[in-house]
Amino acid sequence: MALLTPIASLYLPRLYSQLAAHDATAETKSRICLSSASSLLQRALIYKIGLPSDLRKREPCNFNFKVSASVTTDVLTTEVPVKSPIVKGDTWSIHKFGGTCVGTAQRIQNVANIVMEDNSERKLVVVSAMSKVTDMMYDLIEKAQSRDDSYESALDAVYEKHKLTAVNLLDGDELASFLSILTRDINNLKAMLRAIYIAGHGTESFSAFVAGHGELWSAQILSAVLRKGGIDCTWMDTRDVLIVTPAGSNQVDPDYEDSEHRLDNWLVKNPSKVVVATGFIASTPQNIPTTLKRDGSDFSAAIMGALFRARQVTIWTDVDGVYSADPRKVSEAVVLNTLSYQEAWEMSYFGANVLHPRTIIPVMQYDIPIVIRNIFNLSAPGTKICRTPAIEVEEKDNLVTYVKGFATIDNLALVNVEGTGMAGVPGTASDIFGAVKDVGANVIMISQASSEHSVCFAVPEKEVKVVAKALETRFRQALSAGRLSQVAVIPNCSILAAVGQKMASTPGVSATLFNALAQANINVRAIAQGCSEYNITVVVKREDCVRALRAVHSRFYLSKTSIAVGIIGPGLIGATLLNQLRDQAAVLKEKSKTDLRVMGIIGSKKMLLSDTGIDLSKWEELHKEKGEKADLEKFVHHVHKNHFIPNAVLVDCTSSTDVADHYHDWLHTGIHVITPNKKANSGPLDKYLRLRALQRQSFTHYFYEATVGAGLPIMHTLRDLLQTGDKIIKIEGIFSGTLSYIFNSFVDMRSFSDVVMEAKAAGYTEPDPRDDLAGTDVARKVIILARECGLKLELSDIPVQSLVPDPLKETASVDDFMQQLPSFDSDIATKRQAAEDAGEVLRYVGVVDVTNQKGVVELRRYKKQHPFAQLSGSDNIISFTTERYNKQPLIVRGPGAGAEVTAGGIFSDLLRLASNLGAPSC
Ligand SMILES: NC(=O)C1=CN([C@@H]2O[C@H](COP(=O)(O)OP(=O)(O)OC[C@H]3O[C@@H](n4cnc5c(N)ncnc54)[C@H](OP(=O)(O)O)[C@@H]3O)[C@@H](O)[C@H]2O)C=CC1
Ligand SMILES: N[C@@H](CC=O)C(=O)O
Ligand code: NA
Repeated sequence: MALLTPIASLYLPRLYSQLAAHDATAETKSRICLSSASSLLQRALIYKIGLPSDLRKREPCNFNFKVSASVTTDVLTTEVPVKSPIVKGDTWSIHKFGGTCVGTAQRIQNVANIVMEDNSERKLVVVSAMSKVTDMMYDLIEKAQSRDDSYESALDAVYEKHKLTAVNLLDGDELASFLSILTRDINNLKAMLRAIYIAGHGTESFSAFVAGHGELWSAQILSAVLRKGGIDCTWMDTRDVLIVTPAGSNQVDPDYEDSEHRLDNWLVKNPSKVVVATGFIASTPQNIPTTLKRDGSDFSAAIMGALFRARQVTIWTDVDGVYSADPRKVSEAVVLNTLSYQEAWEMSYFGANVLHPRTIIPVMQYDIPIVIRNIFNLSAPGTKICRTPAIEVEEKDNLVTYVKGFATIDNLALVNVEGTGMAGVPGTASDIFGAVKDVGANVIMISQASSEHSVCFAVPEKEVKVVAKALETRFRQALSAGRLSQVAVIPNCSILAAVGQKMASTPGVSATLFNALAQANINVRAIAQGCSEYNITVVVKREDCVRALRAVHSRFYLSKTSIAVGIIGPGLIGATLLNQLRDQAAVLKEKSKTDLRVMGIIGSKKMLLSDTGIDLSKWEELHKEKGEKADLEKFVHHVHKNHFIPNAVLVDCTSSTDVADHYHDWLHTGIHVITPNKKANSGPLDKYLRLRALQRQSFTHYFYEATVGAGLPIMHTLRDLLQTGDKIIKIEGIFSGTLSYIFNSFVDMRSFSDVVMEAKAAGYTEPDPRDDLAGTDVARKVIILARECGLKLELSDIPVQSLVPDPLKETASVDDFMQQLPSFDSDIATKRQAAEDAGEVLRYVGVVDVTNQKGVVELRRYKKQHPFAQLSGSDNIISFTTERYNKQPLIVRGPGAGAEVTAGGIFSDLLRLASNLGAPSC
């Protein structure tokens, strides 16, 4: 029998029965041939010697072979009849209902309805004990063993619970019959527990016998309810059928051959089309009651599925199916439609709410699908676990097809054994893991660089101390001789595993995974990829684990590219941005799978925080009415850490230097920064250089398109020129929307102060319009562009011609300034008139002279035909003279100030960030 495969062995009992039915003898059996059996099956039969005597009896058990069997013996030359009243095969559908599904009378009725609605020809329903009953039963044994006589009242409670349930569901003979069985069982249990109480000890099989009563009662109640509903139904005590042998630590192995034989006999005697079977319990080959241990009822259902060659096994539970990640950690995790058997057991290993791997093995060998469904949400189709679902042709290029889900294990530590004396020394790994084994620690993953200088592995945190000690002892000599440099422990680690069909062998999957981790600024401590192709495992810091999970989950499109957005400064530009986000959010989600979620808004006095995202349709009133006292540190922490989105961006819409001073720290902690605020890039050169260096070396993004030309693509254009290798010679233009507007409108009889007022009202000016008139704003833009070109200039290096009249330079407030400005109208009017008289216009320009490494900001006169004289409104015009654009400069022109265009520029930076973080291009 050693050569029997599980598949072959499953066929044998049927053959024996057939032979028995025809009185075959041991000698004749050696001449058996099966006309269409597989070679495996034939081999199995040839090696089987003799007929077990108990099978020799004539029994009316003719079976329907999956392969049609023809037997030739001395006594039998005709085809074995294969008609049978009991059919096994795909007419059977198996359902399994756990304890919560049958927890109350109402739920048992609900289960009965579900069973009745399944229109399969034959059904086997595996049930657990009513919820909490198994615990109550084990508690009875505990109490009796410790001579606590309250076991009696606890047993009464068990009786009452089942009696009450039965009374609620049954009546007449069914009720009377169940109650008499229940009373008999309870009396037997009382006697048995009394014996345990006296002895102060109960054996394991005693415990199994007592504990299994919950299933016996729930199966009998449910089958009676089904009969009451007019269904032809019997119940099965699976201890009569299911035979298992102990297989080490808290596990059992089913004996398929014996179980199948017993099942066949059972079915002959119980020909009902619906059978309710007890989950969890079984017998040993010696017919002693036992249990299937952890997840026992799921296992029962899977074994039954295999024994019946069922069409499908449905496991009813209280979740919609298997999720792509733990929904408590990734709120946007999705229920997976399908999983292969291998994917399911990889996921379950990593603690996902999937079946235990051993539940999958029995059904896997017959390709029987398992469907996980939610009993409380019948509209959810659930997750089907089956043979590798075929990859749709059009989906082949989509990496999501290869990655199904992500799971994590916390509370781990890494152990790193390192030293030059390890390379090329056979037995080092064996010594290391021998030491680990000796202290009974469980190694969860292993990684060794091919240079052989270090071996690193993960163990549960609680075991790491003893592991490290054992290694230090084992390698004491190597450590003191310097052949090993260290046994290092890296505590507080977590494992993140990506699971999916053939992902490891598909180009691009691991790149995408690691890219997503890098984008979220997560450091990977160790990596392992099994050859199974189903799993890539990384070790990260525990505090990063949930963020890592969210980052990879969102990167693989299982959910949207989500970014937590914090808006600092809901003034003119910030408010306009918020309104644009409000209007565009749905389109972005739909079209580019991008979810820009505003988690906080902070002004100088108040802030509004949300854990799920602020309702932008009423952000203003919420900020005003529900806002708390502004606290920038708390705000930043909230946006970055305090929720379920992996990436965070702060959008600084202030003009504050204090706020800009934080950018370095924010980038350093992995927070992206987007801003129209010019202070950081035009502030002290050393700070600026530090900031840009950090930006370049980290995966954290810093975008500031709106700092020059508002929404016009100035920074973008300049960066493209530089990155493609062009050399900038000069950038010059009208960089101030305010001053452009002023000089475009300062015509005829209009006064200078009036047009300044208009520019302010139109939202073109800086919060303080003196920044525009003094040329500071333009000088900042010149500096920003100059530094982008590599010039190391300070703001003070730029000569600036100010338009603020000297006496007003020290004016305290913006209002005072605006009030006093009209008294100086005549000075500038005189300059304008002089230009006019020469057929020229006044234009306020900035120049970055890259060749000569300098910049200037001044009021110049241009001929009326000059392009700078053709502008209108708040137009900016910027001309790039480069090596490539030499004869004709590259010109960007358009409105360069104003709320909508500026907010639009910031918004486009946000989308650029999203696409850098993995959002698809549209
Ligand atoms: N207007 C335009 O066309 C363009 C503007 N920009 C830039 O956009 C930025 C915003 O301009 P704008 O909207 O007009 O300015 P506003 O004065 O209208 O708004 C500034 C906002 O910042 C808030 N704020 C100021 N200091 C702080 C602080 N320390 N912490 C938190 N919030 C603070 C203010 O809050 P509170 O009201 O509570 O004080 C206010 O909400 C500026 O940097 C400007 O240079 C760039 C390109 C074009
Ligand atoms: N005040 C600025 C706004 C943009 O930076 C301008 O007028 O250009
Ligand atoms: Na711009």
